[in-house]
Amino acid sequence: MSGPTTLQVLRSLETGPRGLTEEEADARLARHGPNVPPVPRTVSWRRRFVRGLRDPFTAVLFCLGIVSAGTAAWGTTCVITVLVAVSCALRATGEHRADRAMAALRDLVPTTATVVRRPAPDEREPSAPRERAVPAPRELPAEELVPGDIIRLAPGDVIPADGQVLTATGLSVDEAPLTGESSPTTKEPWTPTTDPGEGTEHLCFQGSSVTAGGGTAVVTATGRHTRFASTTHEASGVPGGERAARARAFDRSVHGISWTLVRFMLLTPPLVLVANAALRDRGLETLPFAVAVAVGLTPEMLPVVVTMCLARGAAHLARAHGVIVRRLPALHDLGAMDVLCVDKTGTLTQGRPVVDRSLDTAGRDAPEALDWAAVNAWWTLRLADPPAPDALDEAILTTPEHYEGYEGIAALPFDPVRRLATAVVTRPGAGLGVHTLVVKGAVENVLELCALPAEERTRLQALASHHAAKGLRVLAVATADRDRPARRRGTASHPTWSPSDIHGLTLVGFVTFRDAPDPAAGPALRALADRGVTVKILTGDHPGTAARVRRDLALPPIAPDAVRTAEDIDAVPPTDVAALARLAHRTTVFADCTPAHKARVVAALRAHGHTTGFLGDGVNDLPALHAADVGLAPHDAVPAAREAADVVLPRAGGLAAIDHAVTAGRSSGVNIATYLRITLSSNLGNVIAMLTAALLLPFLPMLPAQVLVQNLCFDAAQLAFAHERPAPAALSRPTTLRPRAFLRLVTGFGVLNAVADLATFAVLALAAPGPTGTEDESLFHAGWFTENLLTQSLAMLLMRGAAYGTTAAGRRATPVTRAALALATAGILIPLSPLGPPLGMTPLPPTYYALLTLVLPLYGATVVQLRNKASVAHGSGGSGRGGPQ
Ligand SMILES: Nc1ncnc2c1ncn2[C@@H]1O[C@H](COP(=O)(O)OP(=O)(O)OP(=O)(O)O)[C@@H](O)[C@H]1O
Ligand SMILES: [Mg+2]
Repeated sequence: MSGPTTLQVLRSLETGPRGLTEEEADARLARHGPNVPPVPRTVSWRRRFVRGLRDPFTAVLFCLGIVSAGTAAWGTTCVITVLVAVSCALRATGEHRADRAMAALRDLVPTTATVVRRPAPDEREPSAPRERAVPAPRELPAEELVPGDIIRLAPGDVIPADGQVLTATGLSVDEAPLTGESSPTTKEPWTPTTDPGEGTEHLCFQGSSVTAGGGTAVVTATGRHTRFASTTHEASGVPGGERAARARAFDRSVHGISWTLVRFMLLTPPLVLVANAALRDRGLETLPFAVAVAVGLTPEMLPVVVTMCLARGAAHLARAHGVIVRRLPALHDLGAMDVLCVDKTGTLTQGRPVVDRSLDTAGRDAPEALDWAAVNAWWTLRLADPPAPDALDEAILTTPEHYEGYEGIAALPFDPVRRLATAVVTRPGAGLGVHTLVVKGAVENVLELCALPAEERTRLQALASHHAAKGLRVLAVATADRDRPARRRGTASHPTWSPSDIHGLTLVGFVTFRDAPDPAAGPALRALADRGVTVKILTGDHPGTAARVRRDLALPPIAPDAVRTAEDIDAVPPTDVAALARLAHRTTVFADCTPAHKARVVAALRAHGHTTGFLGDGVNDLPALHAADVGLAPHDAVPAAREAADVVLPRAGGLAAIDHAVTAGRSSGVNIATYLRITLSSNLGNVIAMLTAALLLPFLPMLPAQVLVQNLCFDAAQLAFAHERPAPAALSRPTTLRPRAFLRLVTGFGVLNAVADLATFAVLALAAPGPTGTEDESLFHAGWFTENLLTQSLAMLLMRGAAYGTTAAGRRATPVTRAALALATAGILIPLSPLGPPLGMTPLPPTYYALLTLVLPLYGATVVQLRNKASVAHGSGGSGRGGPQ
């Protein structure tokens, strides 16, 4: 079956090879709308609100509400309904604000496209022929693209709309955001023999990125009609939603804890019912109480606190340091990051190479290698469509006399997987029909394609290593004369050359380049190491160059076997992730890496339990950026890398900004962890105390409505943790939240909290049998309510510990101190206020408060003791109190 010709395809889109006129493009823009995906910026409040119900805690609350309604416990039902509504509303507001902030941040990283259009015919000369309007490529905001536009694709570009490939030179595309497939796909131009229904190799899709080569395409769909928009819309309503759905460090910790809690909550009501039935002979009438106790366990505000902490951190980073966080959970992961992998050029070095020397195969200075390298660079650039500037090529092309007189036939542009670039030229003086292949690239890869005896190859490798060890980048240059190939592929008007033709070359020599280390990189990396982040280098360059750059940056010396090459990675079977993780653990530099090697190392480190970041600036870094917990890109990275990254560093002081970003991440992490620790242990303590009291007393220690109101007050106060600023000492280690260890710690604290609660109450009961005596339920309830809120506010202040410094005199009140004060006030005033009687409480006598002032300091002292013991037992020092290890 055969399809339409290219021209027919273009006609069907009412365009031509010379593109649309500006006039026509404007008309189409008005018709089709801007080329933006259906961003859920317009999610309605109602949808947001309902989405809040999908949160596990709110969902459980909701179910408990239904159970209460089913048993006609209307008081409990009302309070639960209020709770659900409040948490949904808070969540919707928090999300709305966070989304708005994130959208504003994303807009700071604009995407543009290179489009070929003809200017509108001159209005003063309407009779001027349309052909006079010469098509010209220009950069355009991607939003303004319309179907029918002709776009150019260069390495590092993010494809801005769906299209059909018209021309392609070695075009390969990373479609991971659409298909999840990490290895690049080759794209071929549309030909009349292409079956229209077959495959996708002549189609390109919005959201994918060009990893090598170039080409042109005609836009077939924009905006919400692209495949990317429809898949992500279905998946989650969020562009790139499939990335968010992948389990990253954030999901492993915060979500892990949430789900464990949900299980506990579901277990609680039946347990309470059974215990009360067995020991107290109570029946189903305890159900509302059992439900309230389960609700009491819930950290309902968890999603709100998490979103608020992260959104505030991200906003602060953007404002104060120009760091753009493009995905909120990435900020949490930055705080938890303990390994950062970086590539070399443009991150550790300035990325402005200059030619150092041109050497022959004996290592003597000789111009030929540079001359051939220049011929290669000139023609790969000239024949590329569109020309893609490359730092090494630009360094080579400073003196035109090197490459004049040659005629370019074909080019296979630089490909980061094969790590070489090939130009096919005719040489002045060569016989008719002789083509010369000119290859330059990474030493290992070029030598592999040269016909060489083994010992000669070893000698040449040693020669290259000698120069690399000086910190120079080394390119090998080789050539071969070939007969012009027959027109094997039928339709092409030029003879074609493919990678399989490149072999049996003759080595000409080497070109070396100097690329100065970035002076800011050394201090930045040392600072990261001091703060518990191990830095590893994953580079496509020579091992010697990478090792030397480390030394030039004055990074701590490493053992020789801490420098490995891609060969060592290949030696580990792909299925043995543990072995690769062990290797990666011991290794500081991996050299000679292809994009896939980088991604494998990152994935193995993650599988080994490290929260792993990757910082890279090129198309060859895309798979690793996708594989990492948090991908980082410098400001001047190629657009595709910026698009794949979760965090974009500022133009000035890029690497130093990582430190700020890590600090912001850890601050959020410490706040989230402290919130969770205090809430969970306090809630658990209360629940245990209440259950025990329920079994000891002839009546329930608290009415369901009282439990819920108390819970609501406590949760509201806890929101202050989103605004708190931890002490610098708490930020000196990664803030990893390990669910199991964390839950163990919380259980310990909870039990001790319960004991302290019961003991406090026992003292009160013994000292003043009146108000706490069992004869007056409403007095008892008021006493328990006030005592609970006062001890909770004390716990808030005391359990946050050293993570927030000491509350020395003269220190300004922090949000948490203010919130704790408000909570204590509520605890004292609610039973006295008009709210008291409807909630089943009566005012307490003054002696009760006098006793409280004696007992509360005792409670406080116990909490401090326990806290100090816990932080010693967990060996977590200053930081661990903020982020449990
Ligand atoms: N334009 C080019 N032409 C030929 N070979 C090149 C070109 N650019 C890079 N190379 C070779 O390919 C190797 C890998 O380069 P690439 O840019 O893919 O690696 P990288 O991992 O980004 O390296 P780095 O860590 O230095 O940034 C380089 O070391 C060099 O030998
Ligand atoms: Mg690079």
